[in-house]
Amino acid sequence: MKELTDSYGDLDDDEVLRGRLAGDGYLFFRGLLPRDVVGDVHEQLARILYDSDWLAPDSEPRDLIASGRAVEEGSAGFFGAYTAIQSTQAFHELAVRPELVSLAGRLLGEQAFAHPAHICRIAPPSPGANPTPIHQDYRFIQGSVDTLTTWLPLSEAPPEIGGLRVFAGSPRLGVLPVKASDGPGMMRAEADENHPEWRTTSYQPGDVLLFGSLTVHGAMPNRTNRLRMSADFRYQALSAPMARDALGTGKPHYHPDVPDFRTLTRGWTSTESIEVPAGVQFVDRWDPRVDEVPTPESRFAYV
Ligand SMILES: O=C(O)CCC(=O)C(=O)O
Ligand SMILES: [Fe+2]
Repeated sequence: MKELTDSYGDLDDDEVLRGRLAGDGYLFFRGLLPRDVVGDVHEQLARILYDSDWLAPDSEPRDLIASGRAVEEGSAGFFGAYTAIQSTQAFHELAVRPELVSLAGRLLGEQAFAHPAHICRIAPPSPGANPTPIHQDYRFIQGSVDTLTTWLPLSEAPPEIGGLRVFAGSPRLGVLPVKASDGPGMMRAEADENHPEWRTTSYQPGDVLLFGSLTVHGAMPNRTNRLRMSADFRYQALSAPMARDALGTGKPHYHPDVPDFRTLTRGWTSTESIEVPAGVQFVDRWDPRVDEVPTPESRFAYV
């Protein structure tokens, strides 16, 4: 598979970054976040996984060696450990790091904020667990088509551990039809899995992959004995609409199987990282599986 283009050297050039995002549908920044900040989150989450028996007994937690109890997200046995992860202040604070929020704001051309549904992925070895099928985030996140996703490895992620791959140029395909699928999200976009424009890299903690909501992406199978741990966050312009959840807006990922932030944030020193700014306009959610979804106009001329 082709290598991701590293945009770290162009970090200060909004014009170059916007042009590349419009053309390729993604931007990759090697080492954008301080390694020790990501390392601290890694350590806290590895401890939770160890205490939840998701890691091999007597193994070093930071190695993330999977036990038989590590399960695919959403299945039985998942929510205990995931609730503890979602209660971790440092994990949520990663999402609102200035490197990420200001980058999103510069790309969007106005003030941006992070959706509070900060996602942590703990992908067990395959087979046993299914990798995230290829998809576009727009059907899941809805609201504004220009909502941006960042995907961050929380530990080293060489291709064999099943990190993310993106289909460069795929926003031009518009909103694609979907089929039911196994794996997180349970929908697969109808796109060419073997297209020559699929890209990935050997990810390191501190790296950031950013992409638009029409960019086709998915995970690769985890062929190691370790858990693949990563985070994914969403950013949108303050003036853009945000999709309302069935149970209220600004809820944690996997709520109500995961308790509300009121419970998750007990004992935190600040809840700023999970707040939606005042004045955001909310719109209703539509059925993510409907066949024909018109492609909304984007501020990133995907041409
Ligand atoms: O990490 C994964 O398996 C999926 C991540 C993803 O789909 C995303 O970041 O939007
Ligand atoms: Fe996604």
